[in-house]
Amino acid sequence: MGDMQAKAELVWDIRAALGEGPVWDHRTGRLLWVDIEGRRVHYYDPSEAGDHRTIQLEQRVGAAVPRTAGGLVLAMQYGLYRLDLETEQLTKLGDPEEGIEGNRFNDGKCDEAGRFWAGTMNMKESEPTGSLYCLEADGSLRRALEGITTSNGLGWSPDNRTMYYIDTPTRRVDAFDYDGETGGISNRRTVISYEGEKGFPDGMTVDNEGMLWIAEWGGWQVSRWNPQTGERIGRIPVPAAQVTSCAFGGEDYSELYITTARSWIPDEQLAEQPQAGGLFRARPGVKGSAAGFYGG
Ligand SMILES: O=C(O)[C@H](O)[C@@H](O)[C@H](O)[C@H](O)CO
Ligand SMILES: [Zn+2]
Repeated sequence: MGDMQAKAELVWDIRAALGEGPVWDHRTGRLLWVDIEGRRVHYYDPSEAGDHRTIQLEQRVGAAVPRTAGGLVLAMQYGLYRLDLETEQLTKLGDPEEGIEGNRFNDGKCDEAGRFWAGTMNMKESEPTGSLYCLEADGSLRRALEGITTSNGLGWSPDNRTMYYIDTPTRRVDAFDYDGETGGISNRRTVISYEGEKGFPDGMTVDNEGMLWIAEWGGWQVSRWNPQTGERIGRIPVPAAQVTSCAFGGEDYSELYITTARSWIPDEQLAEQPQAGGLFRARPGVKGSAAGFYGG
């Protein structure tokens, strides 16, 4: 990173209620992301054509990931679904939390091997009734962690041997040893603490140098951290308080796309952040790499 501070510019003034889950789809050259409370899946087209697309759904959608075989997999309020992008038809894959009132799926991401990791949260964010699940490429689903309040950011080190994870109210980023063969996680430890920070850690991505980019809910920024030392080493200010997630995209993965939320901001405070809920983009001076797609 040079001395010049990267700036987040608004690329889509869409005023999402709760923008989240950006993932670069290199097959279409578009950014896939969701509006959880707006119950929408969005495709942002950065080309001159600006051929964006929005799919309206009937339930909250916490995360959307492309499938290698085409279409998407969605982690929604009432379970995991496949979405056919031509017909916009949903096919239910399962709901590990059938009968658990008040929970919904939140952030999710695929690993290199095509597993889809997605977690749940208590919509009041008051009880640790959530879990982190792993949907294997063969369609089997397992619970990997329980006792989670707000399952959020996920990421893997460039060597795929460490998985990073955020349960937002803990104000920590934890790491696990990651077994890429089996998807097994072990040896949980805390690598970053947000104690004393203004924002709460939300979504996250990992750059090619192994540093973490963390979106800060209530923090007006995305910040870059070294998970080896636990230190913050950079930041990109965002003109919206509730910064929810970020992902590298663009042809060479040199752009950082940033999602934000507009909900829960009192009207009189919206004047200070008229772009809240927008999709932003910055050039942080470091690159990321291709996201995993669901392999099943
Ligand atoms: O963006 C998300 O992942 C959640 O859905 C949000 O609700 C916030 O993270 C949460 O409110 C912060 O505590
Ligand atoms: Zn989130």
